[in-house]
Amino acid sequence: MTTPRAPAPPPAETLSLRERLHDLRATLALVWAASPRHSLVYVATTLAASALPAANLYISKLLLDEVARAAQGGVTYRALLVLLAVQVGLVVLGSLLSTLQAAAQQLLGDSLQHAVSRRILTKAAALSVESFEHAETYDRLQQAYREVGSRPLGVATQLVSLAGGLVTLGSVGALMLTLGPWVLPLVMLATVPGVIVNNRFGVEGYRMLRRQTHDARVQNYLGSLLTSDAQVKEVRLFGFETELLSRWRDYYLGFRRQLEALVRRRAGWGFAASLLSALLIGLASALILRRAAAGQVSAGEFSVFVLGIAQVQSTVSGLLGGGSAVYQNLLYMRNLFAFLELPSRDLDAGEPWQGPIHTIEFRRVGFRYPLTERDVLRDVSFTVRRGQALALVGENGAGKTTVIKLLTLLFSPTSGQILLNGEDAARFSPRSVQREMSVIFQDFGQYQLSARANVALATASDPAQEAGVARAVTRAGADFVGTLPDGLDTPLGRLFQGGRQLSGGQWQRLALARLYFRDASVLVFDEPTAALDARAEFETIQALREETRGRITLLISHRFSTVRLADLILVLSGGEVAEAGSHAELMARGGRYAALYDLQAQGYVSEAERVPRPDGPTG
Ligand SMILES: Nc1ncnc2c1ncn2[C@@H]1O[C@H](COP(=O)(O)OP(=O)(O)OP(=O)(O)O)[C@@H](O)[C@H]1O
Repeated sequence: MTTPRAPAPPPAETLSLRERLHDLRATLALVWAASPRHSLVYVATTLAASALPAANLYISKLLLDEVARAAQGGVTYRALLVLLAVQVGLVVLGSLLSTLQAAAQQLLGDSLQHAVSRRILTKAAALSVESFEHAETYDRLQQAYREVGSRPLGVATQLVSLAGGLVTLGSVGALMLTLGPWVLPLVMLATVPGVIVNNRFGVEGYRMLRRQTHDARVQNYLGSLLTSDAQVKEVRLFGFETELLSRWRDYYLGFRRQLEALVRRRAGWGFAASLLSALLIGLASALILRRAAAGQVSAGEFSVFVLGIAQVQSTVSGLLGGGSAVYQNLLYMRNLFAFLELPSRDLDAGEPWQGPIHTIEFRRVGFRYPLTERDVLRDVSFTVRRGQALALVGENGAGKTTVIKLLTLLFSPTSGQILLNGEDAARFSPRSVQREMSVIFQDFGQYQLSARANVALATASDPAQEAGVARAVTRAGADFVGTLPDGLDTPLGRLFQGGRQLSGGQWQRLALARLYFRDASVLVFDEPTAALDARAEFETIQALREETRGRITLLISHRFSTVRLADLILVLSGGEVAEAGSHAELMARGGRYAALYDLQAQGYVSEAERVPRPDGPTG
């Protein structure tokens, strides 16, 4: 099993202030664009609700002082009721605002999640096939997806809360200042240690998760091997479960150890911070009690102190914590932006290719996969013309599929040139060239969608394509779709309810139908008959012969019975062309091809010899 290898993602925490501000602006723009209306409602309700604590405190103070005065007989019941009514009104207003705020936040969060997921998927769709060769792309994709849910909304709501916190602190602080100049600063100071501890461990938690990204992906992969229908047979038969589970658990235990160390340190520092904060509050209380003992503080004013402490503490820690939460969320947002900033490949860039392809020429083409050290193709040259079939043969890993990836412009050659109708393919937009090519890859797609979608893909819902789909299905010998409960509309695969699973050969026939469906001038078959039975292979080869007229056909096969039909056969060995010619030429030459052909033919002969003849003894 290969486990994905990835360079560590760049440490986002080293970004400059300017870059942070850029990310902050970009995040807010993301939120605003997701739903301007809900953003506005959220901001307005949060700011309005932030002024309520001070108003409440002030009314409570008035009430208490009035009650104290009532004891001396100077206040009417009616006057007290008016104050009570104002207080009740404030409570009602508070709950109305918080209801509106919560609703706006929920809807905004939903719109945002949709908008960000869409951007991630749009980006993934625009990445080159080459990007998917890098494990780093997957790391970024996973990090980006993980942040979709909460981070952008987190940044926006925390920023608005910060503004609200300033409103609350300003108004409550003004009330508390009437108790003397030192009370407010002491109470504010008491919140600082806790916030510092939270901050520091928040950033450490982020770094820990970031370090774990790659291993978490490996762990996910190991888990997916236990839960995927594609692997279950092999996993069971080779008794791989225990090993998979134990490796999966080892990763978990590693993460757990890191988490425990972090939690222990955080708890220790957190406790120390709360002791310090209790000391400072105690000092502020002692000071105000001294004034109370001297008869300089009214009952109402004392209530402002007692209730104000909690308010100021939660507001200041909200402000400091909110600042650091914005900072941390921005770190996570960088992961999202880093993914969105990966270079896209514009498949439409370049001149549009028009008309059929008549000739393909590889001129001394060399290729090396990204991030690897070895050329997998060297000096590969050949020409194939309309009406001809070219077969690529060679041992596993010789470079046959790589030739196809270059020909179909999924990758660009590292050296040399590919010429189409004599013109450099690099000049043309890949998408326009790809329209002239129809390919069935060895690892062709098995789409867990309807049979029709498996054939027509993007145009499956276009009724005008009906006849084309039916023709392609017949041509590929995939008529078994007629026996499925809903015909072409039957969902395939095991993943979803009502899906019908097909055999390997049936899937391959559908993939062939997909190839025929596109009316292309170049047909590429990478192992087109690997999963087909003998009759199906025969029929496919017949169809292939018909299809090749007026087109260029490229064929990769390990079956020489198929290969021998090609006009030109290219024998690849270690990324180089070892031999080239027609079947007859190569056989006459008596080289590598002839040897391989004889080897396979011998296999058939000896097998035939082992099969009991019909007129032989029947036992
Ligand atoms: N994405 C990739 N990144 C790095 N190396 C790759 C990648 N794909 C293939 N290779 C390497 O390139 C070489 C050629 O692979 P290719 O798939 O073209 O061989 P092939 O001739 O089609 O083999 P097979 O008959 O097994 O299908 C192999 O050594 C393989 O390890």
